[in-house]
Amino acid sequence: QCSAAPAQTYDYIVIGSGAGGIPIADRLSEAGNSVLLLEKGPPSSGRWNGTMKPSWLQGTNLTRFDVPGLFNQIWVDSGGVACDDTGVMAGCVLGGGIAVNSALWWKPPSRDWDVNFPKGWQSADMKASVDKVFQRIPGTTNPSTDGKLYLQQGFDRVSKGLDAAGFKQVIPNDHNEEKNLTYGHATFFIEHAERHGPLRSYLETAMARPKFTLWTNTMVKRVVRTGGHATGVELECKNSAGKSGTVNVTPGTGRVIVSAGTFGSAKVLFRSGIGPTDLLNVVKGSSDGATMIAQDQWINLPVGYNLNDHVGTDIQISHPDIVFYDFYGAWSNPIKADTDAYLKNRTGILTQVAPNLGPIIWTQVKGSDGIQRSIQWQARIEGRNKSKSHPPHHLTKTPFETTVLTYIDAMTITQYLGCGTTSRGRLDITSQLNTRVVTAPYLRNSSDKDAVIAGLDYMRTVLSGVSGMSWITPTSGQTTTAFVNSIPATPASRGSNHWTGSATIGEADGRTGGNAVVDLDTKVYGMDNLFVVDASIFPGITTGNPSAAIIAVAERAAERILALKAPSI
Ligand SMILES: Cc1cc2nc3c(=O)[nH]c(=O)nc-3n(C[C@H](O)[C@H](O)[C@H](O)COP(=O)(O)OP(=O)(O)OC[C@H]3O[C@@H](n4cnc5c(N)ncnc54)[C@H](O)[C@@H]3O)c2cc1C
Repeated sequence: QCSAAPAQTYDYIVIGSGAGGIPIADRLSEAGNSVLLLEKGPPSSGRWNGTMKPSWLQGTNLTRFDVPGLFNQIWVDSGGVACDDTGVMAGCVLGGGIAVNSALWWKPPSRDWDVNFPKGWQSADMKASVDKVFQRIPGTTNPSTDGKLYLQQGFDRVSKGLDAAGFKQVIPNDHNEEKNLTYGHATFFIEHAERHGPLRSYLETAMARPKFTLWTNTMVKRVVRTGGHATGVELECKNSAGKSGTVNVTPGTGRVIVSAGTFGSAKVLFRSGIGPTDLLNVVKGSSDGATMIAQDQWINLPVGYNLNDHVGTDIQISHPDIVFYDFYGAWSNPIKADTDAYLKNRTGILTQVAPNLGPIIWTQVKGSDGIQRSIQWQARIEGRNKSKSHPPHHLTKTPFETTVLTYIDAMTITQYLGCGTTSRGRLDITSQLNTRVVTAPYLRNSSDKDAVIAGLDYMRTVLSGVSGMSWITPTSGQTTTAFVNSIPATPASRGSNHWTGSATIGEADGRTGGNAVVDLDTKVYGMDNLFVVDASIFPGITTGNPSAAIIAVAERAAERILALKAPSI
């Protein structure tokens, strides 16, 4: 049932419960503040009263979000889970992306900070924050409680080729600086064979404190502000639950933290009259117009610019030894021995993240502009047997699936071009108040494109050394350049779901021509108590999947925000 927000005020209101939101809410609460965490989506993990599950999980406290072998379900049935207002895949449930993602978990190498971030956020500044994250969420390469890894034939065959080419196998998070010519097992934030991460660490400590409050199914429409001072947020209840009305921060000293994700935070800012004038005019012309903050109060900042994502390029190989496991079938028609092993002992293939990720490989390529670029290669076994009853239309949301359907012995390896890229895009907002990619950030200059091609050329040589393998794509007669050119530079074809950058952190105040939306304390320029803490503040992309880095940023931001004096009133 939807209900009106009570009149109580909070020292901090945090908007969004994703990788950024949960950790910062916990740290602010740990410091003794009253904290309200607002999430527009429903509960996800069974731990927090989530209910979405296949029949074989009925009667347990587990949901689809908890069991690693079901993580693929996001690509089959994303209704009520994926955001419906972003135009790209993102999780809109309790936990955001860290409830729906593949739980890949990487300690960032120093260059992720040093190449991308401003002063105060370099690797030396971030070390303590990264350490805190990995103390609370160590991650594992062996999710099954019996310590075994299942169906590793793909990993084994490919790693032989890598060894022959001189690559070194490492335990990735013990050797996080070694990101060139290395490989290892996929590392996940899984514990006791269940999704762990912020939902099982930061959120648990926060929820145990009396002054911490969580409202799910509660969306923030806008930040209510008087000039540069936020007084509260306006709410809309969702899914016939949650709260509506306005909730205020503690008068004078209270603060609002926007952690709604790269698309969600931009939207909250636009609707609060913060952003480029062209987009604020779109909001003004929308259903928001009549109640939007007056134009003379608008703050002109480059929200939505500097959009980034890993550039994804898929290659596919096949090998007679590779074993495909039907993780999609695990939802509706599971193998009883596998569900039994999972439910009784937390062992077996369903403890592994679908569709059996690994090896993960790292290389580096210097672009023609002299900038070193990091590449992460992510292998998965998602070949489909056409004789099984899972029609391809189930997969329409997956960008890379279509060509692999007939191969059950296929391994798809995605090349992620990351840290060091210089192409950037832009997101905007429509008159229906949906955010969307208006300029895709992929391969917008020759240095990024050349790096993708050079990286692929090299990997083609390396993998051709794997005995018994055959190429599916690129075909052996195709040049790498022709192959790369054949894949559109669009989110549908290149997207990696690792969006960053719409509210960039930096010293160059965006109100006066700079590129930054928030200052070095993550405070929005022109505001005295409004902050952004999530993937949107990243100036550039990480080497690997970004969630650990986002949580480290939340740790650092908490430290800086707590050290700031309240504005004088
Ligand atoms: C399918 C998929 C797979 C991925 N795989 C991996 C992986 O394996 N490893 C990895 O490290 N990263 C992965 N990622 C990326 C990672 O999950 C994201 O980068 C990360 O979650 C982003 O964190 P965030 O805090 O910026 O935003 P999010 O985690 O997206 O959180 C934002 C939250 O804010 C809520 N929200 C939005 N607007 C409002 C509003 N107005 N009011 C209230 N609440 C609001 C949303 O519902 C959401 O819960 C994946 C992402 C996806 C989508």
